[in-house]
Amino acid sequence: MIEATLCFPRRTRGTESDPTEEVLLIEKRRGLGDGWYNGPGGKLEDGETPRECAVRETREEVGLEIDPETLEKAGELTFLLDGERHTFCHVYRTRSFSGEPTTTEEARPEWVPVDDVPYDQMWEDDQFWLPGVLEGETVVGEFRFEGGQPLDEAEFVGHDLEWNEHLETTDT
Ligand SMILES: CNc1ncnc2c1ncn2[C@@H]1O[C@H](COP(=O)(O)OP(=O)(O)OP(=O)(O)O)[C@@H](O)[C@H]1O
Repeated sequence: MIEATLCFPRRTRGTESDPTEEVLLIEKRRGLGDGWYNGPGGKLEDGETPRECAVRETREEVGLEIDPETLEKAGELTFLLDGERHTFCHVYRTRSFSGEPTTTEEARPEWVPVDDVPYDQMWEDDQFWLPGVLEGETVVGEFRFEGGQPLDEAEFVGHDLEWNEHLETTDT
């Protein structure tokens, strides 16, 4: 089973009387989910904690520097492919980062209003869990895909969600 992370940097733009909440998404330019929008993220390397992975992937994919301590755990997602655990994904959010998002070989970053997230250009499961995560909730979810590898060509067939369960925060 693959262990992976997703990280959603957040900021507030606009004026005090008319603020706009934004999230940094990436348009993935290669690999799994190529051409779709997602948060920065990727697979854990040997010896790495999920938190360290989220920081590294965000740096590698869009050039933003995040202090691991500021990452807030927002979700744990299990993706099943043909009944077997394919990927376990740790989801984080943060409002604390430095640098400007930059396009890399892997990803093109884009600040998007949270009310305008392009769910029709994302993994099909995202529409079920990401809105709640962007509203500050925590989610534990299981998502079932069928049809064999690769995962991004399989069919999304069902899901179960639990909101605001306690998530372990010590290391992950
Ligand atoms: C099934 N439904 C899904 N819904 C939302 N997000 C999903 C997902 N399935 C995988 N993800 C995320 O997609 C990224 C893969 O990225 P990543 O490991 O970089 O894959 P890729 O094949 O490009 O690998 P390398 O770049 O070679 O490491 C990684 O963040 C992972 O959490």
